[in-house]
Amino acid sequence: MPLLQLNNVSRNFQEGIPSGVSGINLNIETGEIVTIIGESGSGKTTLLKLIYGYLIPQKGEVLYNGIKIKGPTEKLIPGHDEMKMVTQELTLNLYAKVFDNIASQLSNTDLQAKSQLTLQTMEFLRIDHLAEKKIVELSGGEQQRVAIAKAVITEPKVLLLDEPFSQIDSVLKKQLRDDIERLSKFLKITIIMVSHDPTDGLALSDQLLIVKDGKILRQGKPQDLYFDPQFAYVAKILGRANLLKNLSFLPQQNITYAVYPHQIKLNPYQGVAEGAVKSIHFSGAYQEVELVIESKVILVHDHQFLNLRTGDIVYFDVDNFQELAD
Ligand SMILES: Nc1ncnc2c1ncn2[C@@H]1O[C@H](COP(=O)(O)OP(=O)(O)OP(=O)(O)O)[C@@H](O)[C@H]1O
Repeated sequence: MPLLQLNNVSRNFQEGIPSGVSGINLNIETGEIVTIIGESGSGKTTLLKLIYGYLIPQKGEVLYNGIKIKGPTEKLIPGHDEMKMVTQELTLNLYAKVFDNIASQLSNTDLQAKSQLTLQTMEFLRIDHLAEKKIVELSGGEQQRVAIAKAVITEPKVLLLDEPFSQIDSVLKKQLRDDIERLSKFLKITIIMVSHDPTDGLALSDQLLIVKDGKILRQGKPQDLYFDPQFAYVAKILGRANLLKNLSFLPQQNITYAVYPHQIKLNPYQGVAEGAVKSIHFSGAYQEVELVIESKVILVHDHQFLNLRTGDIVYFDVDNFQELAD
């Protein structure tokens, strides 16, 4: 039996106007890392809240280990006892020390054990050096990890993270990704998170859910969805894909293809077709080149750093065309 099961779950906020989520069917296994990706307002947070028991479905049911999850009115403290949710509004005591924020989750029956577990948890999340600092003195990324430490010290089975990467820079992002992987691997915590940035989900997840207008449009392994997006929305959200139709170099006309920017290879001398360089922007590992091809602007990631100028004509080849359903 899956750890979590959502059977035809719907939750609408305004009668007659689509909002929230509808018709969600989903299974999550113990220890999985699941990332929910979608545009703003697509229903990601609503889905997390339904899993946690902060919201109750109007239709369908959410089961944890086969047992229906209680809604907020059925419990003294809303939220499932074996889950913890870290929201974007981190509920930390800003003027208390890191150690005390985390330790506050444990009872005072055994003070030595409380202190030891707090230390262990801080070490696990690599924030033990911050123990004596107040929360106000920390960066956004450090605060995020304190909030996660505070959530996991009580050993939840499921950790729900709403946009854990939103406030942090790329170095801290890498650390947080590692932490999330270690929580899943060593503590066997099932992790369900919401992310705007697909790279986090692609890198970390066993299962990706792509939500649109309150429905799951695609779900599956990151590689499967990336290389077979099926829908323009999925291709766009996972890799800023070019959506191409009715261009002379495409395999067939009247079909929309998704081509990711790194799948177009520029060549000064030969290729399947040519385009005019509209813009060039340095982007670290590659340069982003906009090419005008038969009046359509296409984004290319040029890893060869060709010496291009605006207005140049350049040839290109395409590695792969993914045919889309819409
Ligand atoms: N309590 C509420 N009352 C009324 N409408 C709501 C409520 N909560 C969510 N909604 C609506 O439901 C839809 C989905 O909201 P939700 O917060 O789940 O989206 P999201 O994908 O998490 O968005 P974001 O990425 O902007 O946080 C939105 O249209 C939102 O306005």
